[in-house]
Amino acid sequence: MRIDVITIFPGYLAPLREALLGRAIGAGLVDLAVHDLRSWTRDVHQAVDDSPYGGGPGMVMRPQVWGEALDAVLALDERPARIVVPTPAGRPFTQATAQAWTGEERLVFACGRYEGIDQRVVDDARRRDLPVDEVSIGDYVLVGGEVAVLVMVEAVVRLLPGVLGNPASAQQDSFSDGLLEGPAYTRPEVWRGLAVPEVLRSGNHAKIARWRRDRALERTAQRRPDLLAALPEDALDDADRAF
Ligand SMILES: Nc1cc(-c2cccs2)n[nH]1
Repeated sequence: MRIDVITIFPGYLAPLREALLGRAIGAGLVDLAVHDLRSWTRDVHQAVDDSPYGGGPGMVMRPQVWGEALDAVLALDERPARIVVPTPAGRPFTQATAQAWTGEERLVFACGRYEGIDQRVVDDARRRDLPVDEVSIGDYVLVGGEVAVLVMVEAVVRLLPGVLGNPASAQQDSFSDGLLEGPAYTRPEVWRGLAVPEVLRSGNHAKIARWRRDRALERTAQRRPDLLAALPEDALDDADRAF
């Protein structure tokens, strides 16, 4: 997978070259290219935004600069790309989104200000039949899209084959079965007087699986009843319902 990020703060994306993601890049599982939006400005001030039509606070990012930047970056590689624009006004980015994007050959992230990029940039891309997703990583407002890109790239790349040491852990993620993950424990057996739940040391794998499923159901019911309500009909078996 090739990932391109267009931003006025290239340094913000440096963490993508650390740790797990850095190793994925090193292993050739991911190609990452970060581009400075100002490279496509033509004025001495390298202006990337301007006042909003209709008035109001803040600045909006200029269509000319973004249009030239996206065209140039898309032209760098012939692989078909999905353009992703982080925005608080976007569709929710979820584990399902991350899973779906693992099938993309290329993702091009456009990092804007929270007042937004001139809407005609997205409209122009869509009318050229380029896939464009405007996505939100949560119901809170950031200053720019860079942090959202760090979140989304990590969520997607960790799912790519060969990135995680143990592929099973991606399968057992929270959300992968629609439930939150339950509590986890490791040594020592007792820590500050708190013992690891007995069942986890029983070696009885059926009982352990049941206990873990019950803890996941319990936590999901307590913290995210919306997820429980959204489960498909056949997701819960009789033992689950008994819980
Ligand atoms: N979910 C979300 C996205 C954002 C921003 C994207 C671009 C600028 S601010 N805030 N919150």
